[in-house]
Amino acid sequence: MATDFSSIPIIDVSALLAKCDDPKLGEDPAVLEVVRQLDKACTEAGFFYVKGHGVSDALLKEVKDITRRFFELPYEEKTKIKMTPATGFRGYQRVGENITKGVPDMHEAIDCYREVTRGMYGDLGKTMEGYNQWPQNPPNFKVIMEEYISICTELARKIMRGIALALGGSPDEFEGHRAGDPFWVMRLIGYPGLTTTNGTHEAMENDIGCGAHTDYGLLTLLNQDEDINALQVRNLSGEWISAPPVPGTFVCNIGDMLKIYSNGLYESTLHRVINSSPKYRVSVVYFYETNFDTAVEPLDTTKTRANGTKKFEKAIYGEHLVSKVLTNFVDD
Ligand SMILES: N=C(N)NCCCC[C@H](N)C(=O)O
Ligand SMILES: O=C(O)CCC(=O)C(=O)O
Ligand SMILES: [Fe+2]
Repeated sequence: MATDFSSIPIIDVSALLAKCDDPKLGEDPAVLEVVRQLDKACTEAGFFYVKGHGVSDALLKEVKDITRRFFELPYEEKTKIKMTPATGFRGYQRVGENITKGVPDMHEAIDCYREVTRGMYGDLGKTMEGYNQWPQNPPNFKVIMEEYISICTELARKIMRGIALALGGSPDEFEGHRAGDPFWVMRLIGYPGLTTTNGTHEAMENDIGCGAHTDYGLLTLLNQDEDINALQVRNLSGEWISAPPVPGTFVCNIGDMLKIYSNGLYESTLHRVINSSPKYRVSVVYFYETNFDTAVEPLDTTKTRANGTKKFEKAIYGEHLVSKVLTNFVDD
């Protein structure tokens, strides 16, 4: 449950990562300190910055750089990897093609999802069947992004072990049938800056880069441009709190499935993007999800913390994702 937070904490996760697969993880004082900070941040804001994550600054920068170079290409080039239902909604979407609560978002993006082969999840997976569409240009795009995805998957798995402890469970709570075979989503996003006419700033059709929404899965790792303040997070009173760039960190936030697992102790907090700078903004967003076909319901430990009441009904992650994907795009 969110509170009236006014800033977003920074958590150094290095102690957690160092001991992550140690069976005595939950007894180490330095790890428990990280766990305490995770629990506080997840309870109060649903958002936190992560440092001490071990991902090199060079890689964080490179994925944003090649994303920016792709978006600089002419439209005809970008649309060669156009997102369509036939590719399981993977690929390029132009500015205004993604909609949030019915309003076009002022961003362009490449959407990527873990591969789903034909018949893999029966009818549940049909919408998402397909392979990622990687551009030929810039060269090495696929190789770099696939390396980044595997590093993010590993990092998110480890942070989730800390969050499992924070929820009073065993570190393995999100392994196995819950998220031992995690689905993932990656969005490479570009937000045009305000254009200048006669020395005055002028918005495009609207100025919302991405409308207020929650993320769908477990944990999001956001790698945002270093010099533009555009991401905003909503607190309990409805104020929008800035999540400014903090170089070398990820912004992490909780998704809808973790809200359910935590029985509402943790919130999937509303957030939005407004790029009111004149500069083009890039973000590379990795979403760590549950197993595609898993049924998500509050963990027993969290029911106890909520006096035995279960606040959410079962949800199938894949159904939740598909319902979002099918309503996220304008028809053209
Ligand atoms: N996979 C994730 N979480 N994507 C977040 C995109 C949020 C905007 C989308 N149009 C929406 O309304 O959800
Ligand atoms: O670009 C950002 O800072 C956030 C994007 C976001 O919230 C999303 O894609 O879910
Ligand atoms: Fe988001």
